[in-house]
Amino acid sequence: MRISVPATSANLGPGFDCLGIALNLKNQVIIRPSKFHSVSLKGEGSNNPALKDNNMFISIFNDFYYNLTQKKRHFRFEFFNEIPLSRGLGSSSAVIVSAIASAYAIEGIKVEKARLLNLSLAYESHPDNITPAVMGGFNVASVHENEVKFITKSIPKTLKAVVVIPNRPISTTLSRKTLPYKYSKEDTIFNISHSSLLTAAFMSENWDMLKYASADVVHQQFRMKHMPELFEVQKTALKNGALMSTLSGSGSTFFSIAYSEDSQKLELALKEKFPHFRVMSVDFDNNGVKIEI
Ligand SMILES: Nc1ncnc2c1ncn2[C@@H]1O[C@H](COP(=O)(O)OP(=O)(O)OP(=O)(O)O)[C@@H](O)[C@H]1O
Ligand SMILES: N[C@@H](CCO)C(=O)O
Repeated sequence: MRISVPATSANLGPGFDCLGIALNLKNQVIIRPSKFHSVSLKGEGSNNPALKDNNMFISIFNDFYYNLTQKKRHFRFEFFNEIPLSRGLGSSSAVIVSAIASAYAIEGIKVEKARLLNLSLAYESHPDNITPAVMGGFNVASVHENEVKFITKSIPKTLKAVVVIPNRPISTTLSRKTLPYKYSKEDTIFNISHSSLLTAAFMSENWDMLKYASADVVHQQFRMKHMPELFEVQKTALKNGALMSTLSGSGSTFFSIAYSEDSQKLELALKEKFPHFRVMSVDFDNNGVKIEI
């Protein structure tokens, strides 16, 4: 059985913990029953010993598999990872979603995407990465009475993402601790109105509105001040054709959207100015998690 799951960029500026989008940058895993437990890793994280000895995918998979079957079996796991770890591209959500989906799929049990999403919520309490990881596309997601309520919109081929990935990892848990405990009424209104405008811009494909609607005052400035070069990344992106440019999730990646015909120019400008960072143009993903038996 093979399963693939996309990277995701959460928040999109003002939509803290509720907006997210899927990227065509994927983790894949092939799982086969085997006489012994074994793991092979290629790509991102392959030189990280923790991913061989204490892998979050395997522990979530084993828990779900045991709960479903009451059996303990051995498997061979072959991981091919494209999503960088702890860079704000939803690596943990990708692991959670694909581990749960695999435990069901390997037993031939069908699980609806909405159910998979709600099972994933137990491992990541904010739904802005797990929803696009499951569904693909742009997503607005809220937790209402312990259930994720969401709306998905496909992204057309006329748009591309350009990501700038610094070599410094940022843990989401630690990064959330740097945020203020309380916000003023003005800042709260600013973010609610911008997040609503941004959602409407995606839904109506009013791409020229993204630049204004993607402004945020609740999290980016507090996180970016620990890596001030990111302010320069944002300025350079907006000067070179980005329709919007925001911190991806909790960072450290910076995420921009451009018309496809402008994305190469944007990628080159960012590569030239930030040669020490990884810069890539990536298509959007409109499928979400995919399983092949
Ligand atoms: N391919 C992987 N295999 C196993 N565990 C992984 C993998 N990718 C990420 N993880 C786990 O997820 C942790 C990173 O989660 P974290 O929430 O800090 O970052 P992120 O999900 O990449 O960022 P964000 O939520 O801001 O998009 C890693 O420390 C590791 O424990
Ligand atoms: N909304 C989350 C995304 C990262 O998982 C945050 O900004 O902390």
